[in-house]
Amino acid sequence: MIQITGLTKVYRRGRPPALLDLTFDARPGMVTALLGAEGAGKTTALRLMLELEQGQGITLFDGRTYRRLRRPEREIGVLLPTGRPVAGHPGRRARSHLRMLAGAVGVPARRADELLEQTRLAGVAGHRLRSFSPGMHRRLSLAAALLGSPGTLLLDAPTEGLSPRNIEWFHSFLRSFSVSGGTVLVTTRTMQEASVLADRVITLDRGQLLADQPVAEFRRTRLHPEVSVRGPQMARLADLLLSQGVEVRRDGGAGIAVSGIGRTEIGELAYRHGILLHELADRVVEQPVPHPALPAASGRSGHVQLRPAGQAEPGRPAVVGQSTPPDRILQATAPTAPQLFQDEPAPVAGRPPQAQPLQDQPPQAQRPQAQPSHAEPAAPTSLNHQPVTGPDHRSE
Ligand SMILES: Nc1ncnc2c1ncn2[C@@H]1O[C@H](COP(=O)(O)OP(=O)(O)OP(=O)(O)O)[C@@H](O)[C@H]1O
Repeated sequence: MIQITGLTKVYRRGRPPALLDLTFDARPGMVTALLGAEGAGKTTALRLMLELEQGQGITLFDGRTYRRLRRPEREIGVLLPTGRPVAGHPGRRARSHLRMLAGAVGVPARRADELLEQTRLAGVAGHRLRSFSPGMHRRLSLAAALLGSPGTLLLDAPTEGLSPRNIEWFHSFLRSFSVSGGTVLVTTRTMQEASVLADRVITLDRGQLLADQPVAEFRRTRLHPEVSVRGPQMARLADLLLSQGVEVRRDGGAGIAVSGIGRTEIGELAYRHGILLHELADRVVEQPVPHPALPAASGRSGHVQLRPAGQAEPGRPAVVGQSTPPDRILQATAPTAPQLFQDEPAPVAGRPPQAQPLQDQPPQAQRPQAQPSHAEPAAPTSLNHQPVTGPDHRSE
């Protein structure tokens, strides 16, 4: 059991705290997800728990602070970002890397071999780390965290950037670890991962606890961190994001809402492609519900969610309280970006573009008509708040 009380961290005086009074529990037999957008404070929370960072508040692991644990590596397995994709020295072979760490933890070398089996790395145990894929590195890091047979796992974004196959493997591993009585605390940026992986979801927004919910309740309310982006060239940006497998939905006339990627990455992508941004901001919203009329897709999953008519609130996504299982959310095939987004023409000097009223989504899914290139400044389509998921190009 991990009891987290009042964690607070201010990195720079005069700046808002990275974490403010965070309190929650992570219980044995459960996967607890700490969900938040980029910069929400997830890593800071983990670092404070492990006393790698000075701050306020207290974390107890089965009643003791980290510092008071007799053999922390035997009690808590940790996976924190190292800033490098490689799990160890690139020239070292996986088996000798893990056996060396086994020696440091004080467990026999055969424990390293067992873990290579368990993490499906036995077949590449003699390979050098430089030949490993990101998924293999991540599994090797997990094997290292498990060397001391800890009862608790603290994992920071363990699946980020991995292939669907590796993500699935991690999820099933963590679920069986918790089912056998282990405590798992895992951070994630995506609501989708939180809903399929966790039993309990702690949602953080700009350093503060927004919600602490059992997963069933989380699925009903579906608090969802996303980045709101506005500017005159959102179609181009949406295309770029979709081509990288990022989830994008239209959000008002000149805006898109982006999930599963941080502000910084979006800003850098826009900068690299010369795309002008007027706004780039984190926020947490409740997810619109999928439209019941949408057909199930054949082939790879997309992500289309339509807000029922009449639930619009101009300028922000609909707030819904309807429960929809996450597997339903992933059933429809998404239209492609050019169908959904069209950049505003450049403003004519001395004649600013007219603000257009927002329109509600009609109850039936309708494909938008392609607009001719000579069209007048685009009238808002009926596709406000329509999310799209593009193909997953992330490699293992
Ligand atoms: N060493 C540091 N010095 C100053 N500010 C920091 C430092 N580390 C983090 N921050 C700031 O604290 C806030 C929380 O950062 P943190 O890394 O904990 O967020 P996060 O939720 O883990 O984000 P991500 O999903 O990108 O990893 C951010 O505003 C970040 O810029």
